[in-house]
Amino acid sequence: MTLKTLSAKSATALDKELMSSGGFSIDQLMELAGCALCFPGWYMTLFTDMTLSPATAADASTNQVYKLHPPSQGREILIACGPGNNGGDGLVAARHLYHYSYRPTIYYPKQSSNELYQRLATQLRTLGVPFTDDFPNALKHTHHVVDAIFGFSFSGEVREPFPAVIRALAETRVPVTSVDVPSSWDVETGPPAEGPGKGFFPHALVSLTAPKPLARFFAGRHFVGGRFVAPYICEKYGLELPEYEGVDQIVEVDAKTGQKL
Ligand SMILES: NC(=O)C1=CN([C@@H]2O[C@H](COP(=O)(O)OP(=O)(O)OC[C@H]3O[C@@H](n4cnc5c(N)ncnc54)[C@H](O)[C@@H]3O)[C@@H](O)[C@H]2O)[C@@H](O)CC1
Ligand SMILES: [K+]
Repeated sequence: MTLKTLSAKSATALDKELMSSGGFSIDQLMELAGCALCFPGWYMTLFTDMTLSPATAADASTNQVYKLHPPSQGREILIACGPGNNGGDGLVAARHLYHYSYRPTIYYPKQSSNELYQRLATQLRTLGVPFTDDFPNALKHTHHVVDAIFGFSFSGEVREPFPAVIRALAETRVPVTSVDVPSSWDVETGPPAEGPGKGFFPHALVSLTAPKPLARFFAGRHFVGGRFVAPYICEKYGLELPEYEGVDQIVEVDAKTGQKL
């Protein structure tokens, strides 16, 4: 059994289809992506290595996971946001994390003038969520990093100001959860052999809708999020999505086969 994946081209087409024949708006899709990032599996990702075995964590219900790992064990979450929709997912996740009693800090150096991102940033500012320009310093004071810099539309060499940020992510010992794609990885061929992303292997990956081809090179904890895709879309794009449990928005899968753990 091998991992079934969605190419960047198909992922773009699928998104367009969701927003045309599917009747979704981009705000809705981003909110669903941000929610998937904040679901219990993420808490498991965040804290399992400290106190829980994966089996125990997988058995725990939402509330149990939350109780086992209260924000008091590590509330500081640094969310690195890029200029596109991947960054938007990070902004949404930050808002939810704030309401779950975490203390998100946002690094968002290339803020888009697009009205959607402006609103997401305003929602965070009205909550008093801090924005920082000093990524290295913020990294020193965080318990976890959410990498929402680049998603499936990344290509070419990493441009400023992100090379230093990606290098810091490659070097840090703080756990990193990547949104959809480990930033700077090629969507098809995975980890870069050279450049700032060389040696960047995040702790966890949350693939949105379906894993991208790069997931074949990922050996960490892999989650799939996107419990909103209609059967006709799955059929059209040949998606074999794992079964979600209960009310979960994400499911942990085997990094090699894509089968539910
Ligand atoms: N159905 C889904 O799965 C959904 C996916 N969403 C997210 O949307 C992402 C794709 O979003 P986008 O298409 O906006 O693109 P991305 O967020 O992947 O990145 C595009 C941005 O990065 C910049 N960029 C690209 N290559 C670069 C480089 N080498 N150096 C510096 N900057 C570079 C581009 O100029 C552009 O501003 C997905 O990965 C996912 O995170 C959600 O927001 C919506 C729903
Ligand atoms: K990312």
